[in-house]
Amino acid sequence: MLDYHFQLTRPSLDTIAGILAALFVIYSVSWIIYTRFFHPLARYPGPFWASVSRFWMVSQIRGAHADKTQRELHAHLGSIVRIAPNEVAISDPDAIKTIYGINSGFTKTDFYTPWRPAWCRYPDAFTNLDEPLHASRRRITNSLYSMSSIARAEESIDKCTAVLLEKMASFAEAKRTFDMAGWAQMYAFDVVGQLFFSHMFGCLAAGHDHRGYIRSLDLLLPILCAASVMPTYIRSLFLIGGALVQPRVMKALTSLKDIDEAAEQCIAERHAQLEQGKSGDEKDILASLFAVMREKGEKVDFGRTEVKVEVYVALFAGSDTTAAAVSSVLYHLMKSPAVYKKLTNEIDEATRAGSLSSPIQYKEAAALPYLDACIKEGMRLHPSVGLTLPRHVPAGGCQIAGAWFPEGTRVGVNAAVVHRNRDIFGNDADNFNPDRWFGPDAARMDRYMFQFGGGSRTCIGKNISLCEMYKMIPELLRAYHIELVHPEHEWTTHNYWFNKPSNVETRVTARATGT
Ligand code: HEM
Repeated sequence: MLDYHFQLTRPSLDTIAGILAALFVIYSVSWIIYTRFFHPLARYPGPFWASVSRFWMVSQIRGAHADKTQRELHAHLGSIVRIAPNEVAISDPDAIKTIYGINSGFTKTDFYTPWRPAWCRYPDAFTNLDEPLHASRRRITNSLYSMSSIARAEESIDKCTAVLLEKMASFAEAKRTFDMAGWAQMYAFDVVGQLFFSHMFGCLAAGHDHRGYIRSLDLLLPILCAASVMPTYIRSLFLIGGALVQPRVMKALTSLKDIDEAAEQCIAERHAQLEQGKSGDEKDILASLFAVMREKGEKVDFGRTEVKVEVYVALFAGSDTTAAAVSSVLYHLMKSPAVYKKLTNEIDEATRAGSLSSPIQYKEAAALPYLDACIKEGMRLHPSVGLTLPRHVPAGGCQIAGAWFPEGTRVGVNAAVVHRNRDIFGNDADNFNPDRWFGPDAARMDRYMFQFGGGSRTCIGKNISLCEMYKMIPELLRAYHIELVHPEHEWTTHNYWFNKPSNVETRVTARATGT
């Protein structure tokens, strides 16, 4: 009898599955009704799927063109677009000051945490979400990245440029074409090596991704970036589960280890030397980092792990970014022969007048107004970071772009959108036109340039990259004529946070004049 009763009440597997499915449907419908009609962001336009799930953003990362999609969305829907249930992208240029200005109170979201190395004791500058902690940690090494410190390292940049120019000579002689974007990245990686460790990584000399760092980053970025825009609770499952079933994810995680080991390798040797009491003659950034550790390490808790974090971040953030900026300038110059001519005239005249030495010094190059305009214009049209930099609205809420956002809302501005604003940059904002920087609005336009982020979270490596660009670009154009093999083709870009160009197939010929 008892058995009979039990059989009557025990639900079958089908029934359980049915109940779970019904609960899932009820939850999903309720969630959609809430996000569409009752959520504080419900009134803002955006794609339907973005308003109900963060997986819309994941699909954008997968597509690798979120910059283009965001520009189109803002063009059709206005200055505030909902890009996730709890997140909006804002294209109003004045939002830059409100969100990213010093003491704005806005804080980084957990978008950044997947990028943090698991072994660090303090979060690195990029992924630190705690503003006071970030300020106190950044103060420890900030001066090493000042323009005066970097300018002292000009010789390192010159060494890399010399190797690059040798390669160009061999390409010119052999009439060999090459992908300028790929060479810009090898150059940027070798500069990080020379500046930080007094030796290049060997990419330029070998003519390929010698140690596999570039491939590691290429494998890693799409996966990390997708994890960053996912709901927090699903990220570990995506990374661990993904690694088990998806070879791409496994390869990406292995690459993370490669970058980690590269950072370790770079400092191990120098640390051992220092342990043995050999002070070393190197005047590189690694030497300065160890000097910080020696002089005030105990006081500010800055040890070997913190030195390694700085190196790790430079390996991660220093090459794709700079290479994208250099590639953009050179690509757009090659696409615009009249601009190219005007720039080479400026470089040649300055050389003849004796105001550009050999190798070109940063200060000399920065004084060339047309070069300055071309570099700005390259970074305006194609900022190296191509997504919104997401922040939480601080306690008490905030008015942005004429709308009120409650505390905790995620908001962000994308340089790739703001830099095309016609009210600021003119009706030809989509075109490469360095002459715009000589008009009466130049100072105003400058205030809205956002390629290095803003406020207390402005890029720490900005001066390294600027120094590289202002020195290398005129040096290259003074010695060689470069042109696109297929000027009618567009380049290819892939936006996984770093918006990386490729397919800039280039031909080079030695110049008879200018030097
Ligand atoms: C043209 C080259 C570069 C561009 C366009 C660029 C762009 C950016 C942007 C937009 C941010 C702000 C991110 C945010 O607020 O979410 C940033 C931050 C950062 N960048 Fe760069 N970057 C470049 C080169 C470098 C280099 C060479 C390094 C290292 C050697 C570097 C290291 C960092 C670090 C550590 C941060 C975080 C700063 C902080 O929050 O305190 N970057 N960069």
